[in-house]
Amino acid sequence: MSDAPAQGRDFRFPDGFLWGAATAAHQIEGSPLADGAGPSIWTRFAHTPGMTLNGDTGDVACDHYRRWKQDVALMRELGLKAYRFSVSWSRIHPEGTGRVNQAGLDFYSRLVDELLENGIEPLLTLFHWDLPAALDDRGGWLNRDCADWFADYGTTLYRALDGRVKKWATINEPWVVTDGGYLHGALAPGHRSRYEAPIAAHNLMRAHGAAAQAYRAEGRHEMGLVVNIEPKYPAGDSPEDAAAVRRAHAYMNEQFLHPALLGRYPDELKDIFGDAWPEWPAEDFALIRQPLDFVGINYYTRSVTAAGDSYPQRTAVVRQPLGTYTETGWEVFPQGLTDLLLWFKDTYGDLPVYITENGAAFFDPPVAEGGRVRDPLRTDYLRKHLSAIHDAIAAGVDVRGYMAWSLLDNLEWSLGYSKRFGIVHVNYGTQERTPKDSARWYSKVIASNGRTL
Ligand SMILES: OC[C@@H]1[C@@H](O)[C@H](O)[C@@H](O)c2[nH]c(CCc3ccccc3)c[n+]21
Repeated sequence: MSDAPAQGRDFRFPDGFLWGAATAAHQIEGSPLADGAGPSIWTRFAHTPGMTLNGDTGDVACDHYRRWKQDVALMRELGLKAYRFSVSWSRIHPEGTGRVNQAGLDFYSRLVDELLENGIEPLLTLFHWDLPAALDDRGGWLNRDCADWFADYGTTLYRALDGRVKKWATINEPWVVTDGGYLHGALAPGHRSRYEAPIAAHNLMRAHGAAAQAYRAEGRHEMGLVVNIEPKYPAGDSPEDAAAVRRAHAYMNEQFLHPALLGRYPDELKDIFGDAWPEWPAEDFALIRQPLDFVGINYYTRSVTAAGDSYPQRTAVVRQPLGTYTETGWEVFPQGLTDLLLWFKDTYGDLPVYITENGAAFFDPPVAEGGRVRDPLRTDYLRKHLSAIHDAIAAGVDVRGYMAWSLLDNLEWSLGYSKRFGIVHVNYGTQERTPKDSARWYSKVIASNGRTL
């Protein structure tokens, strides 16, 4: 059990385990239109009144676009072995396709070189939600041409960076993009359509396949997909709760991994979407199901699930009276990560896994005299989830690395700057970075390859 006391247990992780931290372009870079970059849907969305908390935008964020060198120095100081980041598509192709903006390419090329010079391995995500606005104007993920747009964008980056970047991922969390951006509208591009969501989801996976296929023509290293998945546990022992768990599990956990790894959708989706579920062209599944070198799993919480009125999966998440919850309302449940990793191995086989995101937003105290930020809840959260991963590895799951979310406090999408996930505190007024106690603790864990957990 991952909550068990650590006394006497050897928490050593496998040799070469990749210890790092993660960010995403729109959440940390700022300067969204600098040096020839085009706007993304998030620049457009955040500047639309009412779309984000307090009207917060990514215009400045953590100013990483200008402070990237000091941030790499900070990663080095913390002893990170790897850094997961995303590229802003519209810095590379301001119109989404065609013309390449060399200044945008140069920014990421310099970042990658700086990482390598500091002994930090880059893990590059092609798409972390910030679609070029020019492509959204042409239908975005609803336009089947998106597969070609995305493959062309990937090819631009493969040719420029492959070899220096050896671990690539196509898409971060297609589930959030479609459920948030096309169904419920809380995220860019803010659509609310039960008919658009499955189309966007399917096209995202076609684009994933096209970009992965293009990588095999250009690249010589590793390509993966990053998904957010969470275990669904029945609230009670009724048949209705069991059916609700099956729907919730299919809708979040299988909707994208099944087509990517098995070449088919889970049967429940037709029931879940009803008349909004199209008949898909059979040839699409050959495109979607491309050989992958790893899957990135973003884990935060579990859902105790009952039948309910959520759309489209008709479930409800049942709050646990004795549970511990983060500032984003997510239950802290490390055992769920062990259970999830065992399910992944059992369902999809021995494909290598990276935990590409895991972390929590807690209400952190201000920076104290002497530059300390006491965040014991975050350290406890990270420790217990690393222990849960260690349990899964001991049970035979091939987990290759862990990227804490996030390196820096940053822009939490529609929630603006109200939630702090960083192991490093950011003063948004001064842009001063202050490693929190959790970062100091994590440095020791990395240096001991987990032994000091
Ligand atoms: O919410 C914390 C992080 C985001 O800052 C990352 O950009 C994103 O990759 C990410 N995914 C998840 C889990 C899925 C989720 C995202 C947003 C809202 C609800 C669930 C949590 N997070």
